[in-house]
Amino acid sequence: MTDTILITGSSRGIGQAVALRLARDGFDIVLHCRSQQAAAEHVAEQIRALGRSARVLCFDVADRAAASAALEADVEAHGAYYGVVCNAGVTADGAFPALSDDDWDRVIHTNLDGFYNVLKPVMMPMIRRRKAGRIVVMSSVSGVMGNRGQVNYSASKAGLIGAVKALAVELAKRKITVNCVAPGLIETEMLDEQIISEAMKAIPMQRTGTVEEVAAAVSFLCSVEAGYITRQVLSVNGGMC
Ligand SMILES: NC(=O)c1ccc[n+]([C@@H]2O[C@H](COP(=O)([O-])OP(=O)(O)OC[C@H]3O[C@@H](n4cnc5c(N)ncnc54)[C@H](O)[C@@H]3O)[C@@H](O)[C@H]2O)c1
Ligand SMILES: CC(C)C1=CC=C(C(=O)O)[C@@H](O)[C@H]1O
Repeated sequence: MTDTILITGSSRGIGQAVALRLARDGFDIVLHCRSQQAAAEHVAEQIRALGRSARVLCFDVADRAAASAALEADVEAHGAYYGVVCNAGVTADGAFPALSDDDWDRVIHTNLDGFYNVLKPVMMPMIRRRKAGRIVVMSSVSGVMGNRGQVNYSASKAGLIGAVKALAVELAKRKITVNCVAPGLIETEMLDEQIISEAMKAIPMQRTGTVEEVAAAVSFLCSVEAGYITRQVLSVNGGMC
């Protein structure tokens, strides 16, 4: 049976590129979206055209009950996952004094609680497979070095790095690796022209990254060859730090 990988937030952007790349690598794919089901189904069709199986789950990663209901039902019906890519995330940028309570809560609940809400229901089934497994979590250069205007986002992405390092230790004996990918400035719908032109000064390679370049890093960490790499943060940032 082909190994299956769940990718959260995979109807567009980095998550979509990761899903297509992992399908090309030979994995069956569980796509996930919050509400963009038509877009996710379109990605699923592209994956099926590659000869791999794909199905779509829809839930808000910040909603613990919805996440566990959807994931437990999927694992019950189709079996435990080989891998999970925790990719869904949001920004709500602003100078710290201008951040609203909602800006703080939404970013932490989505980015950091989302890690717990998604991984908790699927963890024991992954362990019970008694086979190698892979968890890759999308952090950010913002979580590695902190970024002006992103106190909430940097906190969430740095928190993910801590969570990944701790979970990696817990799962090491189970042959389940746990790593972060930390992209720099990647051209997606998250970014606008002003962010790009301001950030360019800090990017030694003087360009934004592509979603395919991030997907290549995830692909490597999900591969059999990466079986001795765990508890790491792999930066894809053009040399920003
Ligand atoms: N684009 C960048 O420059 C960049 C840099 C570093 C890290 N990242 C991270 O990469 C990941 C993907 O970002 P992207 O650039 O593709 O952005 P994007 O906005 O295109 O994609 C984010 C995805 O997450 C989903 N999502 C957001 N909140 C959700 C929720 N509550 N429940 C379910 N799904 C939800 C969205 O629907 C979307 O599919 C994010 O975690 C982001 O923080 C992006
Ligand atoms: C450093 C800055 C250009 C930046 C880093 C990371 C981002 C991300 O989405 O992870 C961007 O929002 C951007 O502000």
